[in-house]
Amino acid sequence: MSKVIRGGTVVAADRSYEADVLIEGETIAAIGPDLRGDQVIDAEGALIIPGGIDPHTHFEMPFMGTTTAETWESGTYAAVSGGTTMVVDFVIPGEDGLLVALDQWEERAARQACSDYSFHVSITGWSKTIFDEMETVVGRGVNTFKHFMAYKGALMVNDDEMFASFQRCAALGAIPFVHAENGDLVAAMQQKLMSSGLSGPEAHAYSRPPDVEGEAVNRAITIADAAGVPVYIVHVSCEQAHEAIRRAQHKGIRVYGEPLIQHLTLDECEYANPDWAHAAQRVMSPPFRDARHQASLWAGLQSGSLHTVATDHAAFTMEQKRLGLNDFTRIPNGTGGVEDRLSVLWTRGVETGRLTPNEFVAVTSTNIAKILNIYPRKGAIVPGADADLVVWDPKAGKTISAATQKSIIDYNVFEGMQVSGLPRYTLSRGEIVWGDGVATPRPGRGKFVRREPFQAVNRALSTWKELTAPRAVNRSPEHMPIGV
Ligand SMILES: NC(=O)NCCC(=O)O
Ligand SMILES: [Zn+2]
Ligand SMILES: [Zn+2]
Repeated sequence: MSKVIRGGTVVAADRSYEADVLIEGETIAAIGPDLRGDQVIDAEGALIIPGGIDPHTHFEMPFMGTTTAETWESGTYAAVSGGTTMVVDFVIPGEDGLLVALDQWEERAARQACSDYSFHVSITGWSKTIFDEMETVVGRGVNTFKHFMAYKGALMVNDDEMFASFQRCAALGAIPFVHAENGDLVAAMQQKLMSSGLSGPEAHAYSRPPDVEGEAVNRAITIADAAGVPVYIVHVSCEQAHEAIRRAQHKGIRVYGEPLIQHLTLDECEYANPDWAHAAQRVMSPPFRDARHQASLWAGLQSGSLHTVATDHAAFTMEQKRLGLNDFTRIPNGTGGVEDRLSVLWTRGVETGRLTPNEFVAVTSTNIAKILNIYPRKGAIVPGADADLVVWDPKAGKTISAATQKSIIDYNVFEGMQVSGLPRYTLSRGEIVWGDGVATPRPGRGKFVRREPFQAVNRALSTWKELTAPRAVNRSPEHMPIGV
């Protein structure tokens, strides 16, 4: 049965135009005026945009002595209700290595996911086994590896481990992702704050100031450049980090930057809230910053030095947050956002004139698809692409509330925010999974999206690095000192 989305304005990353969209099966069949289909989906007064892709989620992730409460089912259900049709989640290996962990993530996702999905695999140490397993991971359709420069004693890797892994990424045509904060400094400052009696969530922000992030971003970029590989910096939260990215880009270094919707719209005053629960719910790393840093992030999205807007959805319940009641270093780090990313970005970005609708599409979908090497199957409205589409109603609005959200946690960091711009319909590979305020996705319907290595930027950079590699000078004997 075919479907036609009728009467809307197609908004792509490069232009907007009035057209109907015809869907046959799981893909887009045609785009143009007056198309006919078996089922008509009304887009009158609305925009037709590519489904959102959230490149940064953590569903059912073991972390800081507990596990994120958001399941693959509840998380992807929340995602589609907010217009996101694909998530990319981080596999965190335990002692059994990368492949066992990837199997676990695949099993959970295949059983529960309502949206399509992919993975990044984390590198949390270095060994011959990891070196070998990385090739198998790439062969299984995962072309990104995550490195944590923070979380000392847990996930953190040091510089030589990162350099080894980045070189392996270069050889395999993969892209390293980096959580950039100086983990040694953070650990030392946490202890100093605790021993001076600062044990509440406000101390979390003091323990991770912007320079600690900026230094690590600069270091990660330096290591990536030496290894000859593009690098993607997750959750860029401050001017110092953005500045390091801009500076590198101006030197021709291939670096991508990802701000989060939380850092763009929520600020550090949240940690001063007299209610411990309110402040602890907002503990995430890096922490929220002030208006000056937020302005820098918005400017980066406008100018193109920052590329994507993600959520880092790592949702813990209030009961889990209470693990750090007397010690802020034990508050599980993470917040939610996968459900509200598009609406909040539309309201604070497009409605304010900071972003055009086309830039909105670029940073929530198209740019991500290009970086992950799945464009134009995802992130584009063209014939042959997956029919991951959102009928976006810019006039529809709501007040965000934990009481009505799909996420299973018991609070929402955007609580009380009035947003305009909501999905009227969300289609995932041609199936209506959200319509007229009702979500109907079947858990397990989501599919794994394979991502091939050696995207164009990897290839170009390898060519350049090969051309400019150090070379020995072959000297004839008459130019050598006598006796050599
Ligand atoms: N961001 C955060 O606080 N928690 C999730 C893990 C991570 O991405 O660092
Ligand atoms: Zn992180
Ligand atoms: Zn994360």
